[in-house]
Amino acid sequence: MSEALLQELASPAFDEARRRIYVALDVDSEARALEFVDRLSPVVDGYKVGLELFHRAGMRFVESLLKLNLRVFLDVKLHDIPNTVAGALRAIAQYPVEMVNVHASGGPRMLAAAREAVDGSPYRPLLVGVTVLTSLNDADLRAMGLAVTPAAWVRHLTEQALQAGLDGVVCSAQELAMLREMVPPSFERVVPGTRLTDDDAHDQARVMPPDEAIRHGASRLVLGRALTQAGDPVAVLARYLRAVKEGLNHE
Ligand SMILES: O=c1ccn([C@@H]2O[C@H](COP(=O)(O)O)[C@@H](O)[C@H]2O)c(=O)[nH]1
Repeated sequence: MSEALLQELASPAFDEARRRIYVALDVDSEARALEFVDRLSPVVDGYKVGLELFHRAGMRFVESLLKLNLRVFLDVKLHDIPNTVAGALRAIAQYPVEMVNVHASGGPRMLAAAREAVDGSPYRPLLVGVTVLTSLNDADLRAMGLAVTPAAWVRHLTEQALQAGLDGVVCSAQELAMLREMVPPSFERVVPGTRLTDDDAHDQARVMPPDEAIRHGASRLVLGRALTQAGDPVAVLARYLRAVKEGLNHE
């Protein structure tokens, strides 16, 4: 990895592009996650702790990222009855994580309870609702008994998230143009499943390149396996950051 490349990516020219990114630490051990953070943290300070790492290393690991002054998106996708979700969020919001999420399909009362729990906590992380998982396509929704397209379901769940006062949603880039008409500019639009054109989509169904996602209104992107499975993650990160920067020029 070249020192010049690191310096370029850490320069002010990339400040906004870096701020728009969370790196998903989907790895199978705390040691691997820390090793990865160590490699990328000269450039990126936003990390997503998802279900795999959270179930291995828990809040102790989240605390270790916070102690390094890193921004944490705790992607635990809470989906339960209102009382249980509220209790979990009160526990999470004892820590200064930047963002946490619930499933927007948990229903209006669950979303309202989530909002109230976060508002009454010492730290008030951004609370976002997962709409339709980016791995799902039309056929999946039909198989789940939902006679709607992913875009229509994203619209409906976003309306519920707005009504409950959530700070944003998680959606695919394919719904961003529609959301722009519906939500205020400050409403977070968090987008996983972006891929550069020659990258493997893995199990993601609704994908788009990062520059286009930013152009269509993504406020944050989540980058996972493109980096965690790369031989040279800094080189891949450079390609993604350049694409994000390009997208920002046409936002
Ligand atoms: O709809 C969703 C919600 C969350 N995710 C999470 O984002 C990353 C994406 O990882 P990639 O390896 O870049 O595909 C992963 O942690 C998911 O749990 C999502 O993909 N889609």
